[in-house]
Amino acid sequence: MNQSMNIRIQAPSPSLLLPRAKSSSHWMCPCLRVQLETCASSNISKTSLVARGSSVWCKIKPMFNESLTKKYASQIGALVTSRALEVSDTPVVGDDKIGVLLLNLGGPETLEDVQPFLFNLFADPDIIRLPRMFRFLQKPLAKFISVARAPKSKEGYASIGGGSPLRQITDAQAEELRKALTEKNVPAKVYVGMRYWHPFTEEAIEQIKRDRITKLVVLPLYPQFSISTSGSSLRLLESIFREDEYLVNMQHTVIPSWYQREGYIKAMADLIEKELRNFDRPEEVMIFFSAHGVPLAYVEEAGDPYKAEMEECVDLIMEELEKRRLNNAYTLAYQSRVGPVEWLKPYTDETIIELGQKGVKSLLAVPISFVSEHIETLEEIDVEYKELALKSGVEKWGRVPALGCEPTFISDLADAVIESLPYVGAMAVSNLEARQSLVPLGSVEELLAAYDSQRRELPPPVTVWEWGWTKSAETWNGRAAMLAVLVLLVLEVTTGEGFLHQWGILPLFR
Ligand SMILES: C=CC1=C(C)c2cc3[nH]c(cc4nc(cc5[nH]c(cc1n2)c(C)c5CCC(=O)O)C(CCC(=O)O)=C4C)c(C)c3C=C
Ligand SMILES: [Fe+2]
Repeated sequence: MNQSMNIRIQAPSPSLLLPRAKSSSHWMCPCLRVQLETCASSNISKTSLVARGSSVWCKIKPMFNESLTKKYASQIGALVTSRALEVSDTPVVGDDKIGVLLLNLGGPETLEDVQPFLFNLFADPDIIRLPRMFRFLQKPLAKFISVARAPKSKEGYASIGGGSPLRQITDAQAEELRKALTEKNVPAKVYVGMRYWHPFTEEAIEQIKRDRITKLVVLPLYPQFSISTSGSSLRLLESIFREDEYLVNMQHTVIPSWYQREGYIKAMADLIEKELRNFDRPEEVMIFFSAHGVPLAYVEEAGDPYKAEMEECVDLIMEELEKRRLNNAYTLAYQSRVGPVEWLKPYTDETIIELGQKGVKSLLAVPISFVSEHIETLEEIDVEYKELALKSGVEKWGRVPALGCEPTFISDLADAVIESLPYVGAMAVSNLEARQSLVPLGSVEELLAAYDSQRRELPPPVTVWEWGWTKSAETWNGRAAMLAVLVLLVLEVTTGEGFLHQWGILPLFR
């Protein structure tokens, strides 16, 4: 055991906290950055800086002088509170039963699964947030949208073999991660918990309880954090934890995102480097990072760090490629928007057209927000965007495969888990205590408090009708009318009869 010390530095203002700094693995306060980086050269581990609300936590090596930190902090008007903490250098195994819970989206395995899968997705308030007074309509609305969207989605899934490959790939990643952990002398059970399809998070949690796991590392399989993905899964987990005595007392930690990890960046750079070699003139290829989009309001109104993390991730990959003397031009765009609200820009389709018009002849698409092949790589990128690029004047098109079970990547995930283990032991034993305790990586609850704590109402990414859900429609009359239309629509969808069916207007979406 090593007597390390965690200190908490209170930033002068919460607004001074930015999403992750380039060199650290956690959020940090820009005003502290210079000072902490100075300290980091010898005393503070950069990878153990973490911000909560207006605080920055840092783990300090034993020889570090706490009063010096206080001095640095006072120079910039920050407050330091400190508390000693036992942090083990070696992973906690011993009598403990270690579990790793991989969180992912889930996908329909057959065409029959498509509509109920879409229902689960749209019933999630982190995907569609209705105004408070309409929350009771979440499920009928989800039913309506899922039924309306299902035929188009089914076509997509049919074209990639009749279902999503996500479960198979995630299971394989879990197994490889388990092996990698065993090879690194950390025997652990690895579980898969999907948000919208089997195996559901609830099923994974039941298994975790049956296996009497005592320490759990929660690892969302999304490199970058978004309220709509990792955030949604963590919120579900929080509600499950809160209601269960066993889980409340089980120590856990969360690795909220890991896009900046060296192993992940290197694995991505390896794949890009390899794929570039398939072009006749690799140096002329433009590297086209295509990330799954989110509605702009998530970033601008709810503080989703997704865009900032994505941009930083792309910078890090490009820096790694430059180190390998690959100085290709590159761009980042966002794909897969649903409905007419504004999503993160630039949009992938519009960017492809523009690049074609500008005379770009070779494009290498790099899916960046997800680590498995799925409908949006296999259908949207490989078929739709390729066709669009060729039509727009691009002559050579390539696509980097998703990471899947790449050994460098899996080994890095195993390292991330191992590095987080000492902090699981440092967690408090109940949610109440956890709130006051040191949480170097983050408990589910603390992480949810860091982002989107108010869970503000957001414009739904899908519209039910053209004129609805706008600010101007937020009048009692408008709401009443919208409600009436909605009831009609719900009746129409649930019974399969009504004016929209008679006029052949359904399905409505995309
Ligand atoms: C980082 C990745 C993802 C973000 C962010 C995300 C946000 C988001 N997605 C929708 C709506 C849909 N997503 C669908 C499928 C889907 N989404 C992701 C990833 C992210 N989504 C993946 C990997 C998949 C595919 C799963 C699979 O089956 O292989 C779908 C269903 C497919 C379709 O009908 O097109 C919808 C709908 C919203 C609204 C949203 C943010 C608010
Ligand atoms: Fe999605």
